[in-house]
Amino acid sequence: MAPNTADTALWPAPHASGAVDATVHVPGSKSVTNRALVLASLASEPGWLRRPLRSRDTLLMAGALRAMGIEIEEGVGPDGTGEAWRVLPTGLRGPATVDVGNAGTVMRFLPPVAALADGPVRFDGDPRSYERPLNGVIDALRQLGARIDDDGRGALPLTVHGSGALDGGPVAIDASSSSQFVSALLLSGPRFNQGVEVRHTGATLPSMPHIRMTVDMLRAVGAQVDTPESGGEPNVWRVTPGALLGRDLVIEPDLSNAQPFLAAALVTGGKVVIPDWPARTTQPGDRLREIFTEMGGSCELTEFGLVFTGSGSVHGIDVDLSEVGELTPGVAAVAALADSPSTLRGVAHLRLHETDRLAALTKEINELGGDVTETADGLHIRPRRLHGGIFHTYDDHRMATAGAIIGLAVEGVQIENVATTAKTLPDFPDLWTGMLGA
Ligand SMILES: O=C(O)C1=C[C@@H](OP(=O)(O)O)[C@@H](O)[C@H](O)C1
Ligand SMILES: C=C(OP(=O)(O)O)C(=O)O
Repeated sequence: MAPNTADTALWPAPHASGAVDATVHVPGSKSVTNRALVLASLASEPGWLRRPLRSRDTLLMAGALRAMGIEIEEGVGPDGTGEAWRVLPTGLRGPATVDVGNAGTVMRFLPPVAALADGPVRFDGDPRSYERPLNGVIDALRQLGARIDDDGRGALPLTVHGSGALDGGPVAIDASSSSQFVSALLLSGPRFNQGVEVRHTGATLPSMPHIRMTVDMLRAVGAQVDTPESGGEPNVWRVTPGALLGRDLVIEPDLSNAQPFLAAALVTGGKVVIPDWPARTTQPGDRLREIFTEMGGSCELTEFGLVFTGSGSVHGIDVDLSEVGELTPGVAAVAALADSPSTLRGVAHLRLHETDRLAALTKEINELGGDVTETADGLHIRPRRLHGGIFHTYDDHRMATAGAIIGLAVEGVQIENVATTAKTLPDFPDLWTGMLGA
């Protein structure tokens, strides 16, 4: 299946003529929207998602759930204001066909849901989806009693032969290549006959905030979850079987997608306000407050949202990004413009994201005159005077936004296929030019 965004069109990244000063309304979180869609589909009563993200990844998730028989109505919210989706859970059906695109959340979260359907569910996606690890989910579902046909590589394409129910119970997996393996099994766990006990056996586990997000959202719909943090064994999560409630959930803005706008304030010495920044959240993007402060900015959470101000100086950073890997491309872009070197660590698993992000960032920044080297688990970035040129994006939304950050400070940067930002932020070019024109 071809990616829907593979084009080579070039977008001249706007150069900032001065300090930005703007308020940017960032659309809803991909990770929260896709978890909310799955949980609402597994519930025993209808639910609402208010201010959901409408992007390629979330529309693929909604389309997949619809293919399995769930009704998702798009319209206004229960109080008549704002956009909302109403989810009407029904019996999960097969046969069905699911296009995962290149959405990690769709390819990992839905095979366990498909095991509960009453017929075969075929999963396929973009060429890159065939290369992204899925073995943790496939092996675990087999251990839990599911029948799956695949080509033996532990990846897409595959068919889950749903039989209407799954035994569930204890399972051991190595989730060092993606936290989404753990989240996937926990999300459907309440609907397995014996619930699920997931034991992670690998040496490392990335993206812990995303696992906490899964646990928090499960608890919010009435699931009982025991975690290492709630006094359980290290690396073991337990979900008790039980019915899930339909909720009326307001989706938070996507804080990882706030990154390029905060970066704009940092690299231009300007100010950007992000309304509705949550005071408490499991989103990894909340770590930007700390990371970009260390890199030279300052921020304050006010009644208007997060107010982030650049100082005019950008500093290098030595940081372990293992918990917040999806922030790496944006941090690397800022680091390439800093006044001192940076070391980004703990992100070896990014080689298996939308593209090999460590190789892509190294190549593209170096082709603009930079000095980046790959390490075993990250990047060394020594800032150099950069020049214009084409910034290739490899169908990776975060490569496109990273290139746009560099383009603010470097004249003549052209972003290949900026439309790839539609994976999680379809309005990016307009939001970006709006921010600069404000
Ligand atoms: O569960 C989620 O919503 C996500 C988990 C992380 O995946 P990995 O653990 O595979 O890095 C993150 O990078 C991805 O953008 C979203
Ligand atoms: C890694 C990412 O996405 P996915 O959900 O496809 O894993 C990302 O958005 O940075």
